[in-house]
Amino acid sequence: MTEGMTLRGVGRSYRGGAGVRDLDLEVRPGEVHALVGLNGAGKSTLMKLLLGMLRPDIGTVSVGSVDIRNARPELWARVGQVVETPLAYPEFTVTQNLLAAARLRGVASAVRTTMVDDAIDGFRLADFAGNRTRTLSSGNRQRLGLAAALQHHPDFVVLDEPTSFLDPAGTILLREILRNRALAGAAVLVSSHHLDEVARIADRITVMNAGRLIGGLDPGGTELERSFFDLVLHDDEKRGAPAGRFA
Ligand SMILES: Nc1ncnc2c1ncn2[C@@H]1O[C@H](COP(=O)(O)OP(=O)(O)OP(=O)(O)O)[C@@H](O)[C@H]1O
Repeated sequence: MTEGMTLRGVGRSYRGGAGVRDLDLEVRPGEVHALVGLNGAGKSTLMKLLLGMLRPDIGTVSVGSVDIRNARPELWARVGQVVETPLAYPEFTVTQNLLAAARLRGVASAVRTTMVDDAIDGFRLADFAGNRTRTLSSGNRQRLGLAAALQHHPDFVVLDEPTSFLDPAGTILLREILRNRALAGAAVLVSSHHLDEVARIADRITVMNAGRLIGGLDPGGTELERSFFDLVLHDDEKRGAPAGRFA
């Protein structure tokens, strides 16, 4: 079993003042961990810090017990991520994009084709395999991005809003794929706005508000939405934030 992904005392400010601070988070191997928060809470920023796409002003980020400042390409090859627009060349077909992603991740050429065929099958992309990516619907483009991120069976998975364009069938499919990844020992972090969906997939739920982690929710609990807003409102009151932003 490999180590998970960790943030310790991490902070990062953007010019203009927004950002994240005091982030302590552990995504353990074998768990699907969900990050929930309102728009602008800092979820994408946290994920970018975890992936080395942003440098922290303070604190330490580790993936698989390696401080990411010392991470080598072999470690990043064990990561699967979709944060912001998935990497996909618009003029490449679905198959060509998946082959390119596999190559970038250092997958051996002998197994690349089989792996891509499995991903096309697994993400139900067979009907579009020969189509240029620019002609795909938003949902199928998202499936392609997820397939490219997950086809090499990464040990560390970070997905920002992975179901935003998926239809119900795609959402169920992704849920099964992520559960299987976690069962195989991967550490999985996903962000979402959909509490009911998160409850069905996550082992742990962490709530983010105004750039900080403010508590957890029980995925098996009833009244998830109410517990979420209670946490956020309580935090807003503590911070003296202006009232009425949910009106
Ligand atoms: N490049 C940037 N420059 C300046 N401010 C930024 C930048 N990126 C994000 N921010 C600000 O940082 C805060 C956190 O943004 P972030 O995108 O991490 O939130 P989020 O929780 O992912 O939001 P959403 O759910 O809307 O995607 C916001 O106030 C946002 O405006």
